[in-house]
Amino acid sequence: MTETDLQDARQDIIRELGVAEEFDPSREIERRTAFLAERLETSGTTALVLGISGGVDSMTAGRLCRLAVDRVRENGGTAEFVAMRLPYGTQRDAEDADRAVEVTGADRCLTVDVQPAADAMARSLTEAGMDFPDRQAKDFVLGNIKARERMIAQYAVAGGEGGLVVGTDHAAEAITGFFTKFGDGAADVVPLAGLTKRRVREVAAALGAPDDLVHKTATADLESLAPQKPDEEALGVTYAEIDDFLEGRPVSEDVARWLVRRYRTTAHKRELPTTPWDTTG
Ligand SMILES: Nc1ncnc2c1ncn2[C@@H]1O[C@H](COP(=O)(O)OP(=O)(O)OC[C@H]2O[C@@H]([n+]3cccc(C(=O)O)c3)[C@H](O)[C@@H]2O)[C@@H](O)[C@H]1O
Ligand SMILES: Nc1ncnc2c1ncn2[C@@H]1O[C@H](COP(=O)(O)OP(=O)(O)OP(=O)(O)O)[C@@H](O)[C@H]1O
Ligand SMILES: [Mg+2]
Repeated sequence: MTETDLQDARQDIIRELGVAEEFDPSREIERRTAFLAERLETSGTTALVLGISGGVDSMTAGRLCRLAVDRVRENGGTAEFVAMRLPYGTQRDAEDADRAVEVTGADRCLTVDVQPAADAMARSLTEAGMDFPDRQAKDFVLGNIKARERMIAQYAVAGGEGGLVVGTDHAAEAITGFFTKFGDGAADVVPLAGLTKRRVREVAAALGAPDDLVHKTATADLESLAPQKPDEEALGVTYAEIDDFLEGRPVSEDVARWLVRRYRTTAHKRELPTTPWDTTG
């Protein structure tokens, strides 16, 4: 890839992921609250369902859910914000998750332990003869099962209550495909779309979230063999580098090339399943 191709690819990614040049937290809060309220009012649904992990993304999305539900009610409509705590057994940062639920101001919080279902699936796979190369590989796959069990729990509540599942994907995760396909990647509305990680944190701060949760180290926390592993360690790049790339700031050529490659290899995670009518370009 020539230097010009790299620059063109970067501009395409910024546009495709909807990363704005200008950023004003108050404007983003208003725009994203209006989006959620509008989706509730026009879809005939009456609840927003969101998993709260104790991380900054779900806390921020949760505050926006609260504001949107309040707006629908002010407009004379019916709506509720249902938070879900979805630990796998005992969650190490359970206290943060409880605080995050408080911060969001959810109307209700349902706690569902995903461990029994996730472990039962892993056991059934082994009994069926599914062979993993080593315990690390098995643990990684179990991590994605955990994320998909969370998806099942949230869709069960949305289905039972006539609600929409809220996803927390944003540009700094979308670019690397750092989410479980049809796990946390599955949602009906994605209010943080287009934001970089530092912008998510700025929105959280503007929404009045406590400092330690605003700046908490991001973790998918899916691997039992490496609990609370920071995303940056798993990815090998920092969120500051990803954000700089997306916001058009100076970034090393190595990082830029890696991100463009990664964006391309994970395209399938941001698209609908391919059909016989799709061309491969
Ligand atoms: N080219 C292609 N075209 C169409 N489909 C393709 C494909 N390549 C793989 N696939 C499919 O995609 C699957 C792989 O995707 P997937 O199952 O998602 O698995 P994968 O991308 O390998 O793993 C998910 C990654 O996201 C991270 N994650 C997950 C959840 C939350 C967070 C977080 O930040 O909190 C991070 C997690 O730590 C892990 O590194 C393959 O098994 C295959 O079914
Ligand atoms: N233990 C959990 N309980 C409830 N929901 C969870 C849990 N773990 C993950 N989720 C859901 O999956 C989403 C994706 O996880 P992710 O780690 O990207 O976001 P986060 O934890 O909110 O923030 P951060 O990326 O900073 O850790 C979360 O925002 C949340 O909605
Ligand atoms: Mg997290």
